Amino acid sequence: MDERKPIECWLSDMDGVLVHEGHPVPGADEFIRRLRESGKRFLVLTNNSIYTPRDLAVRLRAAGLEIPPESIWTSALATARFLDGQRPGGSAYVVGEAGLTTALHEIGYVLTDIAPDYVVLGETRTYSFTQITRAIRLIEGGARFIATNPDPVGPSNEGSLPACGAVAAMITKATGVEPYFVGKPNPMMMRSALRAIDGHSESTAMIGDRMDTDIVSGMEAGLHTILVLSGVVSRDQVDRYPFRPSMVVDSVADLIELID
Ligand SMILES: O=C(CO)COP(=O)(O)O
Ligand SMILES: [Mg+2]
Repeated sequence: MDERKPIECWLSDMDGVLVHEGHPVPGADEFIRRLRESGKRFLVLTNNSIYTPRDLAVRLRAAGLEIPPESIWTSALATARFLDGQRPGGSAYVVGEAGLTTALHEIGYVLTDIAPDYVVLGETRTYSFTQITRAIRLIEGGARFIATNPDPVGPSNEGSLPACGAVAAMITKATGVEPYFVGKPNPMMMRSALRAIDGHSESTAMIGDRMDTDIVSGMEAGLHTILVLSGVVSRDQVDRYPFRPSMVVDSVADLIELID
């Protein structure tokens, strides 16, 4: 860790850092327990837009991680906040799960396939050809294309899972229209996270498993950045990137003694 101020606030990615599709990363439970005992402010900052924070908190508790819903910020919430600012009371055709549809309903959006202002693509594990076809036709008809996150794959114990970025690429190939991604590494996601924990860049750490979302967005926000090798990036891949994290560790278990 470089010699800047000690870490007062922690931002942690979820998939690949704390869990793999609901299975806990070894040591993640102890890390979260010590973080909560320390009283330091922290936030789980996930590009996973499948679940609401409340549902995610229950899933994380089942994996042995006690994280309250108010300590979880998802790309679905960031997308809803963005659209609420851009076009209050708008309408969207959504390809995604409850995490995204709930967030959009909560800002008063109408979810429809009749001349929506936006097509919003999120994470799901049940992509439907019919829904993707409808999305393509609505974008061809003029609907604006928004996607919650650019991740091409997500980690799981069985291997890679196609993610929002991969499906967005298919829709882009079919329509020639690129989506606007709201999740990491969009600076809006990091800014809203720092605001939520009243964090300052020189004393906040961002822990992640992806160089192209977690680490780059933390680095560009001036944070300490810690890459864990328990997710999608392996040690020999790190040097291929034109930027480096502040630290590289095997997993979040190696960070426990840094908390206090
Ligand atoms: O869900 C994701 C891609 O499928 C990524 O989630 P994280 O941002 O928590 O790693
Ligand atoms: Mg991750």
